[in-house]
Amino acid sequence: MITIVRLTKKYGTTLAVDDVSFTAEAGRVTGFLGPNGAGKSTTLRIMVGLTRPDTGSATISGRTYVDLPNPGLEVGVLLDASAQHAGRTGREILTLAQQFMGLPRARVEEMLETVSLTPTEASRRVGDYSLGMRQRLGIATALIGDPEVLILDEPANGLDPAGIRWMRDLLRGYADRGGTVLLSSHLLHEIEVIADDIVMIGLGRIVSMGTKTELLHEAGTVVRAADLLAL
Ligand SMILES: Nc1ncnc2c1ncn2[C@@H]1O[C@H](COP(=O)(O)OP(=O)(O)OP(=O)(O)O)[C@@H](O)[C@H]1O
Repeated sequence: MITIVRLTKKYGTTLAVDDVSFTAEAGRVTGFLGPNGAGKSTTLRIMVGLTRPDTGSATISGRTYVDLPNPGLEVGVLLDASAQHAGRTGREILTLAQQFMGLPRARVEEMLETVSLTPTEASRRVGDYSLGMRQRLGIATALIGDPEVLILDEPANGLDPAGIRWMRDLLRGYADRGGTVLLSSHLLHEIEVIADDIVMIGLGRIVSMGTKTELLHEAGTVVRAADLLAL
């Protein structure tokens, strides 16, 4: 479970995150939806200790990310698939994660299989990967420690339609087995098809949130909020 309480972050005069509170529950996919510049990435970066909030707190299963002794075993994170080391091969990147987390070596090949990267692809430098292949590798790195929580920023970016379906099934299965999934996107359709709960953000503020069913039944709340956010 992820708990965000009254989070605020200002950059100069820009209020990137403005008094944001919500939870992402275990066993559910929570969609974090908002247009470019809404404050999604800043909120996710605060959750994983990369950005310090001005006020408020973000905890994962009751603890802040920096207090987790072996974070990869508790939370899988994919923020920017293109930020992976371009000079290393996919297998090397996964092997580093496996060693860092103290996992069995077999996890590397298991993960490559899970994300359908072939042995030949796994031996190529990440700099030569397509964006879709980087996303698959990023998802493999996020999943390798078998964490209970997944935080993913626009993971469908660069995936082809078959890849998008694959990812939806993967995240659905993960949540159905009790995992917490927080999925950020600026695409209403992407979130609508997979999320159980939706948190909508615009200009740093929560615009609407609830279960997908509730929001859809509330006389088109999602549609109205989406109009408001120009999604
Ligand atoms: N390091 C930074 N320095 C200054 N301003 C920043 C910084 N990071 C984010 N911002 C600003 O904060 C606001 C929120 O940005 P953020 O990246 O969190 O939005 P987002 O919803 O993730 O957008 P996108 O969908 O484009 O990734 C924007 O106005 C952005 O310009």
